Order: sequence, then C-alpha cells, then structure tokens
Amino acid sequence: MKIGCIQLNVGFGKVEENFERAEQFIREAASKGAELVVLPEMWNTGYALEKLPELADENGERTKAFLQKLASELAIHIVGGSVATKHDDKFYNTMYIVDKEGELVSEYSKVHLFRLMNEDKFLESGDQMNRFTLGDIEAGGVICYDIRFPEWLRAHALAGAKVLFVSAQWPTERIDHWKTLLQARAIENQCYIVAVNRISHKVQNFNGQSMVIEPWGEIVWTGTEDEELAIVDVDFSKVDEVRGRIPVYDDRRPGLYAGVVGE
Ligand SMILES: O=C(O)CCC(=O)C(=O)O
Repeated sequence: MKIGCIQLNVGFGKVEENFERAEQFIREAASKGAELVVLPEMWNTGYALEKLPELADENGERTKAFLQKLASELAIHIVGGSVATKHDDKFYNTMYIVDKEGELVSEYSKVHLFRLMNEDKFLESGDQMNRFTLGDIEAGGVICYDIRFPEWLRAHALAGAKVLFVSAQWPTERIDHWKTLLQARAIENQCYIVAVNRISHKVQNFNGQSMVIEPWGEIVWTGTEDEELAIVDVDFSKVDEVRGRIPVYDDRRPGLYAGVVGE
C-alpha cells in the first residue's frame, strides 16, 4: 500500500490557511498514487489553545465534511490527524478516520493530555479506543503524547491492530524520545508505525522527522525538517511474518501483570 505522509507546516491559529494547505497536500498525494494519507496533530489551529473558543471546530462538523468529501472524491482513505473540536462548550483534540467511500469509520479524542504544554488546562480527555478497519487493514490511531504509554498502544495491538497511526506535534527538543519511543512501539507490538509530525520553525519549534517503521523495527522512512509530502510503500504481510518469527503475543503472561500495570 502507498501511504502519503503529510508533514504539514501548521499555521498558528490560521484555520483557513491550514484547511487550504491540507487540501492541496491530500490532492497531491492522491495524484501521486497514495491510497491512504495521514495528517499531523491539531492541524486546524496549531497550539492556539487560548483561542479555542473562537477557532475550535464545533462538533467537528467542518472537518468531518471536509475529509469525507475529499476521501470519496479521490477514493483515498484519510487518517485525519487531529483537530481542535468543541462539544457542549468543552474542547477536545480529536482524530477522524474516513475510508475511501467517504464513511467516517472512527473518531478518537486524545486520551493522555500533555501537561507540559498545558493541554489539561484547555482540553478534556477522551476515554475511548481508536481501533478501526480501512479496506482490509486492521489499524489503530493515537495522538502524540499517547506514545509514552506503551499499554495504550498495546491495547490497540491486542485488539487486532497491525498498523498504528500516530499524529503529532512533537517538539524538536525531545525528538530523540520521539524516534526511540516509536521504534520501541513498533518492535514490542510487532506492527507498523506510521507517525506524522508537523513542522514549524517560527512560533514554536517542531521539526518534522515523521517516521514509518516496519514491524521488525527497521525505519522505512524518516521525514526531513521541512514541510513535505512523502509517499511511502508498506507491505502489511510483514506483520504476520514477524509475529510468526518471535511469538510475543503467545508468550505474554497477562496473569502476572494484573495489578502491576492496572490490567
Ligand atoms: O511527550 C512529549 O514529549 C511531547 C508530547 C506532546 O508534545 C503532545 O502530546 O502534544
């Protein structure tokens, strides 16, 4: 499968501009043969948290309509990154997944809010998993800080995900954590990781380096530090091959973990 990773330069609080750029990139990805595209975190507003009352997408209506229209017109699956949404006067960091028929197959609000960037002061956390199927791909999706919680990604893998999509606004200063955590999540879960970060060198410092990692932990692609669209080939049959080679799932001892990691 050809996956388009859209490493967007998200404008701070510039919703109209961000929708335009996202559309350009989704169209370009489809024209270059991508069958699925992935966007970064909070791509409608950036981290303009104080402006959410004016800028957040009311019930996600605009974003859902936008993604559904493009997905069905271009016959492309869209892992819609995440956007700032508003529901009943509360704000969320929400990912929408739309299949190539334009059906909304999943929506997920970030479960682990990142206190270092004050997310907990402005946002509510979600409480649902994000397991979905796109065509014949069993997948899960998480957002940024979520990757520091191995049990959360494991829960998606145990529920059948063979690829985990990660949308992020991961800062430059901890980019080494990003790489190491993503590689570990791929190796331990024996799954593909498709992780898309934003870039921005002006308002805040995010330097891309999005990654696609295969289930043995090999890095298939790393993004540059600039805005870019990359079309990356992935072969999902590798998941079963790796799981057959080292049967981690069969060798688990969940009875021993109970109470220790809250299972
Ligand atoms: O965990 C980190 O270091 C970065 C997380 C983050 O920036 C986020 O969740 O928005």
